[in-house]
Amino acid sequence: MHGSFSILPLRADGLTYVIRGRALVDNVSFVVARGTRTIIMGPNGAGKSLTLRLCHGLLQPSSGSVTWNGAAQVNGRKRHAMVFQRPVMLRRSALANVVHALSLTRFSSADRQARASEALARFGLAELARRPARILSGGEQQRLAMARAWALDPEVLFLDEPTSALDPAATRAVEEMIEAFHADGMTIVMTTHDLGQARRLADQVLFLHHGRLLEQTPAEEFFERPRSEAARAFIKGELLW
Ligand SMILES: Nc1ncnc2c1ncn2[C@@H]1O[C@H](COP(=O)(O)OP(=O)(O)OP(=O)(O)O)[C@@H](O)[C@H]1O
Repeated sequence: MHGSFSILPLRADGLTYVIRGRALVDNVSFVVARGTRTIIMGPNGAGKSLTLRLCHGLLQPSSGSVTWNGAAQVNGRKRHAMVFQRPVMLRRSALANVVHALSLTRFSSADRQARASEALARFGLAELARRPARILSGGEQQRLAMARAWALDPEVLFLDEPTSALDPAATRAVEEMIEAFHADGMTIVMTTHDLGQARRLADQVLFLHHGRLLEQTPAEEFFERPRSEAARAFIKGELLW
């Protein structure tokens, strides 16, 4: 995919995000290694989404840093992409939405159409190509958003609650796409509320509570022997906030 040059590891060092005197993300440090799947978990309002946005560069930290293989910024085109809970689609066809996303990438204008078609075909969406993206079902739109992200050929994909608005069938389809991305060598960093999904997908878990990182733990160990009392309660479904 990207040859030997990598933007990984991703390293968050003392990452802090303060609004009106409140540290919503509080001195969070972790490492994401190449080719891994990291699931960020924690109760509502823990700071999961903010942490993803800080890593993706949508927000600037109040203090601390995000570095990519030792550098503050990724040079050249962005090598990380993000998929949100509710995808934003332009008022044009499914295919044109993917082509448009490719307009700021290394793909030449001649290649964009082919790359977009390849992305739809790869994930079983070819028959939706000509349909207006905004009239697709929620599940179809999210799969399209995932295919659009894949088309960008990112090394790292951030996913913010990508299945929380979906039914079980669409959730399964999105999980299969995540597995395919991972098999392609993509590094995944994702938030979810779904413990079953985290068990199915995670290599490591980052557990946040009140903006603080309480655990960075291999997934199996997190579910079998959580270190913190808060994580134990969370796994039992007893910690919602
Ligand atoms: N722009 C903002 N201004 C003020 N508070 C904010 C802002 N953005 C987020 N917050 C607050 O920061 C906290 C963490 O938000 P975040 O969206 O990261 O939580 P989360 O862990 O993703 O929660 P959930 O699981 O409910 O989506 C929440 O209490 C939220 O209300």
